[in-house]
Amino acid sequence: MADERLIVALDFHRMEDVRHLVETLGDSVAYYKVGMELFYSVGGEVVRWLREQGKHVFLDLKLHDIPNTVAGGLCSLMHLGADILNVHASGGFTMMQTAAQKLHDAADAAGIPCPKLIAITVLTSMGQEDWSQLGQTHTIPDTVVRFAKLTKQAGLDGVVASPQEAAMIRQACGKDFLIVTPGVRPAGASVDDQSRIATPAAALANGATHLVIGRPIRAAKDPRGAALAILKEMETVK
Ligand SMILES: O=c1ccn([C@@H]2O[C@H](COP(=O)(O)O)[C@@H](O)[C@H]2O)c(=O)[nH]1
Repeated sequence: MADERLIVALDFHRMEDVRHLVETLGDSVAYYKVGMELFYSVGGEVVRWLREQGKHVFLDLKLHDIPNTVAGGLCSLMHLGADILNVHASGGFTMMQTAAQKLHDAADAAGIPCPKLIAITVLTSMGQEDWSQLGQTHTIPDTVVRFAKLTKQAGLDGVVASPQEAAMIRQACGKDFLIVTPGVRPAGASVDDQSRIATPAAALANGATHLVIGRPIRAAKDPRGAALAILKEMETVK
């Protein structure tokens, strides 16, 4: 059975590219991430198609607006059947709490399972220079942990964070909290626009529950071979 801790990012804008990669990866990958590029291009069709293929879906649309608008947006997305939805923690405690409550109420009323709701802490592309330019006075790791605790208090299921912060989050938020980490790069792979990265094994050893990996698989000459090598490295950390 495929290791459901690996989530492959489908950052395409055409369904035919999605179909090709999912068929190429076959049974080796069970979980996919649909982000803005794909969703804005093809809409909810891709989530339904992935579910029909028996795949899990993290719908990564990073909602960030006033509480009522985010809650309404999530309740609309809920009907697509994704396993995980997300918001930005920087939208604040009230936004997150309202979103979580309304999503649960809507799922109960519709009689469908409630998707997990997680929050972006600080984007993994954010480095110290960008961070300082925003006028931030606390460090990135301190802010990530603060946002993670707030996310938990607001009733959400977990966070998106860098694998470098996973150990601190795990310590602060306990064992049942989802820690989904993009910014994962096998040793020697191109860093691209990511800043706070770690290898697959290090991310899991730090306490990540799921690794989001896009370009190291998608842009590889042999995507299936790249995925299998990552999965082999992941097997070393259970
Ligand atoms: O903080 C974040 C939040 C989301 N992402 C998304 O993850 C993937 C990473 O793709 P790579 O090609 O492996 O860099 C991408 O879809 C981002 O939108 C993130 O990187 N960081």
